[in-house]
Amino acid sequence: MTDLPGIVVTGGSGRMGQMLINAVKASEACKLVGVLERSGHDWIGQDVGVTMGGAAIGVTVSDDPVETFAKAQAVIDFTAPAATIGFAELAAQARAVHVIGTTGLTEDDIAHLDAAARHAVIVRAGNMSLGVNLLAKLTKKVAAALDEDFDIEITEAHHHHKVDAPSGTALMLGEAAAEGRGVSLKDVSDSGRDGITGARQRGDIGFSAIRGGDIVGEHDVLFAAAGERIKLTHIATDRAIFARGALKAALWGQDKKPGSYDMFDVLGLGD
Ligand SMILES: NC(=O)c1ccc[n+]([C@@H]2O[C@H](COP(=O)([O-])OP(=O)(O)OC[C@H]3O[C@@H](n4cnc5c(N)ncnc54)[C@H](O)[C@@H]3O)[C@@H](O)[C@H]2O)c1
Ligand SMILES: O=C(O)C1=N[C@H](C(=O)O)CCC1
Repeated sequence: MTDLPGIVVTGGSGRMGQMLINAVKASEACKLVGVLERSGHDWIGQDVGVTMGGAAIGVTVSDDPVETFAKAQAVIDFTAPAATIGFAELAAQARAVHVIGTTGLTEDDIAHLDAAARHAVIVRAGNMSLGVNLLAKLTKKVAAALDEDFDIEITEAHHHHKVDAPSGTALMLGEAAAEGRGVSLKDVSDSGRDGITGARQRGDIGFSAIRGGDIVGEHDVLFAAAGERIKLTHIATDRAIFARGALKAALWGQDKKPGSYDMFDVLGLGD
């Protein structure tokens, strides 16, 4: 029992943090050894079982990543970009696998993560669910089969608390479509249309975002041509799908060499 991999969950009070804590507690393959929250949060210093409305479980919520990561074989991190960048260096120092679900990362942020991955295993994906990772592979295949007569438009919908757009998932799907077409997403991405935008450029990959209510996450990839349309869709109805994927990644990463990995690696979804 005691030699099961120890997992630390960052952002423990968050929507995903609570999902992850429950997933780790329910797993027979690992144990919860720490929970982190930001300094000043009212959960700090309390037993996480109690803050989540149940009995004490002997894990105190901390705001000290150095001390908390020292106990971990893996850190599962669904927080915010600035927090994730700091955690990457500290998780590498602690030799812990860093599973990153945080979205809204800039190119510069990703360069920092790549630097940390020279010394540590980092698994990062804008969406950790099996369904979306499979959808990304399908998107790549369909995009490769069709030419630019088919306009590609990606639509995403999320709850009203979400702070970043396009979603990490939409960007993953955009990357997959661009890869299928043999182009760089940077060169063809068209997001945030508003006003007199001019006509759509042939070959562009468009993004639109909806924010409302408690939508967990919905993504469509539309291939629209004259006379016909194809739509690939994923609908998430339960955040447990993301937590399940993240936990799988944390365990998968235990015997891997330092490097940057994604959920295609974890799930064995090659080309
Ligand atoms: N990759 C995926 O599969 C996936 C799935 C769902 C959500 N997400 C992403 O995960 C992130 C979190 O989403 P959420 O809905 O849980 O958000 P949330 O706002 O409910 O939770 C974020 C938590 O992180 C905490 N936090 C922020 N800075 C911190 C710090 N420095 N130290 C410790 N804790 C800190 C906050 O206090 C909060 O509790 C977002 O970027 C979201 O897009 C990814
Ligand atoms: O709730 C969120 O925030 C989600 N974020 C990820 C994204 O940006 O794609 C995954 C879906 C839920």
